[in-house]
Amino acid sequence: MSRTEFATAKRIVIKIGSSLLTKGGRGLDKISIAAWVAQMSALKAQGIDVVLVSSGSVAEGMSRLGLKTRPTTLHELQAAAAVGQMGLVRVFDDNFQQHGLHAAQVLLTHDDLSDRQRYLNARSTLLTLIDFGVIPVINENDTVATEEIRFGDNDTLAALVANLVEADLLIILTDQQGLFTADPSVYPEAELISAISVNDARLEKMAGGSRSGLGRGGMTTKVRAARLAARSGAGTIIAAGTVNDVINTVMQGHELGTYIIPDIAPLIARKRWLAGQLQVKGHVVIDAGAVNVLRNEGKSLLAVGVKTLSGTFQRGELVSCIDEAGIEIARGLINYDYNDANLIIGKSSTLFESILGYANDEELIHRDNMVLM
Ligand SMILES: Nc1ncnc2c1ncn2[C@@H]1O[C@H](COP(=O)(O)OP(=O)(O)O)[C@@H](O)[C@H]1O
Ligand SMILES: N[C@@H](CCC(=O)OP(=O)(O)O)C(=O)O
Repeated sequence: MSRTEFATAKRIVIKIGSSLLTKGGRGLDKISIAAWVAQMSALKAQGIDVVLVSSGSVAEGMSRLGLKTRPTTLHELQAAAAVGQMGLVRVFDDNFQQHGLHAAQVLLTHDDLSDRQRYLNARSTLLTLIDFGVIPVINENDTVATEEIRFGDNDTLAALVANLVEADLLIILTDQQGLFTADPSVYPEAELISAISVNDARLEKMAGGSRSGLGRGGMTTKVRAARLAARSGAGTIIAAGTVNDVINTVMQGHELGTYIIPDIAPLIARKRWLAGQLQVKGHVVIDAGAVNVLRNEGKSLLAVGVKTLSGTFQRGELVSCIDEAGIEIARGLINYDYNDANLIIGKSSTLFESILGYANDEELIHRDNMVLM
């Protein structure tokens, strides 16, 4: 989709960052929020489905509790998030109601999306809300999310939501004009990138972390989000939420912010779910022959092509397949737990039964459960 085709989008995901929503931590920016909601409501009126991913629960909670710096302990963060989320929900509900629309609060943890059944449930609920004409307002469930089950940042969450609802476009509103050649708050001479391919290797080098003390990932997670979103064909716009009429301006195809072009082949739904898995439980180092058949012949990974293993994984968990230079080739759900896999690597599947006393599957990772990176 080129910028001029954005106007034909059927469904979009909009993500708004903490610093923007809370005037740099000074409390909810009700004037800007009213303006963004008015623009989203106008899109709805044109028949475009809108899903909102809103950050800001911790930042708003800090402001309400009078905390000057972001808490460092998990329980303080969780408590601040619980307080702040009340403010977010209220302001969005009030504003959408003024446009005759209903909003719905959806709080997710990564755990909800890593289990295939719960993923499909979350998807059905979101699609039902959209069918009802409701605007889902999504955030991470910070009050219960611990390190193991969290997305960690809402850019990633927004991209996975874009995958889930098969959005045409992900718009990330932040406190910068877009992606610059380097962090402009450190390098004032950095230049704004207007458009760039999601495949461009310069992306990682240009994107840095967050410095505001309010946001989580900076541009690093926005670039990663663009990669994830591209897997379901969605392009990503990163733009300044402070620009007047920003959402409409983007949707009308004007040159604003950075457009990260999704020029990769989209994955089928199940593989997209796999690609969105964030918690890798182990690594398998594969030999050159295995790299070749995985990459070029569309085959499954056999134990015979594996040199070493690391991690602590159970059968069915996600492992990363890396080559001998450490480059990630694929990810997939492994058919044997760590102890058993360790006994069969380098061996032909005809020997599994005599080594293990049973043989589950011929493949260590079946092609259907694998995604190339
Ligand atoms: N190459 C870059 N271009 C623009 N901003 C960058 C870049 N690298 C790092 N950043 C930082 O990313 C920040 C935006 O990310 P973040 O603070 O996480 O915001 P949000 O709360 O909107 O997610 C900017 O304020 C900036 O300091
Ligand atoms: N779930 C957290 C958001 C964390 C986060 O990613 O923030 P941001 O980088 O501002 O999008 C919150 O609501 O505070």
